[in-house]
Amino acid sequence: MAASQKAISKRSARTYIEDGAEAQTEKDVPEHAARRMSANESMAPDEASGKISILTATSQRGQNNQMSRRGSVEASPCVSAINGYVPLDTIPLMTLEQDNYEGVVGTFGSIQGFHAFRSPELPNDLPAAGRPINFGIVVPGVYRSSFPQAGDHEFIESLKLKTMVTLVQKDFPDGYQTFIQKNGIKHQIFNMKGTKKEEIPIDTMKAILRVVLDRKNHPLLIHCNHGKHRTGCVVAIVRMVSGWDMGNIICEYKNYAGAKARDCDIKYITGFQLVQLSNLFRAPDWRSRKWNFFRIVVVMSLAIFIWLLSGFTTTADAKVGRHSYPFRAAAENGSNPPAAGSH
Ligand SMILES: O=P(O)(O)O[C@H]1[C@@H](OP(=O)(O)O)[C@H](OP(=O)(O)O)[C@@H](OP(=O)(O)OP(=O)(O)O)[C@H](OP(=O)(O)O)[C@H]1OP(=O)(O)O
Repeated sequence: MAASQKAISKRSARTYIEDGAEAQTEKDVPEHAARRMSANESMAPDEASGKISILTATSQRGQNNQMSRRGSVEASPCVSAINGYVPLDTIPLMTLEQDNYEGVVGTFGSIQGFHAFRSPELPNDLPAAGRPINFGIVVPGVYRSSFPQAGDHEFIESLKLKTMVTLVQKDFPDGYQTFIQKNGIKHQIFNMKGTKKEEIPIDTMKAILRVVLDRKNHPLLIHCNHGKHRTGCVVAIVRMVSGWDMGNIICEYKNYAGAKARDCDIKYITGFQLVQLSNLFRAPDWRSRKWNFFRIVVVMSLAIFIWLLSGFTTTADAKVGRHSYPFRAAAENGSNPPAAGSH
């Protein structure tokens, strides 16, 4: 890779190119895929021909109905991100409404976060320079990047963030927290290990999604150290929630992770079951919880009472059996009771 190209990759996510990913340059994008698409269209790989075709909302929904996990991840052409940047007009919008989603994954109907991605405003006026390394747009209002550095602050200010989602607990770079406070940004830190050490625990993933999918928190930036693994896995699950095809999800992950793509992350993403997220947004029903608690207390008290009673009766019977029976039997038979101490 030429030195100048590397320098570009450091500062601009739009032209981000990792070693080993040089093939994904603009010229490799088929002409018909490069045209602007309407809101209900998206790009999808044709597995047979390897070409990219444009799907309408309906046709891709049909594809997702099959929860397509087929197709070699390796063989899928990368269509969801070009040079590490996700073009706004290629974001599949077909699953933005919950109604559309039901039936795709029936058990997932209780999640109410899909409207979160219906932000109509497109940030066309984002400055091209000064972006954090590995910066990208997940959807309008949701961004991803590596750990923002001091030189990135001006650009990040232009995003007018409400929320910063930090997927790593570490000493923050100089000025980071001051920057966050100065801009009135809500800072959500999720302390998690690197994904090669431990996959993201489901409770952590759910807590992250509650923040990321909630439109009230947008605009929002998700970042970790390098914007590859932790961020890549989180964005992948967001894509899964949105109904993206698995091939595209993995392509996007790889586009950002580049040569550092991890098998464990791909295994995590491909093995992730959406059913694990059911009830993600369901508020706790305290009335039914109280009632359940009351029922448990009553049943347990009853059980303890019966247990105590049976223990008491057994003990009492034993006592009566040992000490009274011979006397009672003697009385019944008309014989002399046994002498004291004969038992
Ligand atoms: O080379 P390796 O496989 O040993 O990985 C190194 C480091 O590679 P490098 O030294 O070549 O830069 C990784 O950076 P990249 O692969 O993203 O470039 C880094 O990933 P990271 O920053 O967390 O990734 P994000 O989640 O922020 O995207 C990883 O941290 P852990 O994930 O916490 O294990 C480090 O492991 P270790 O030293 O054991 O802590």
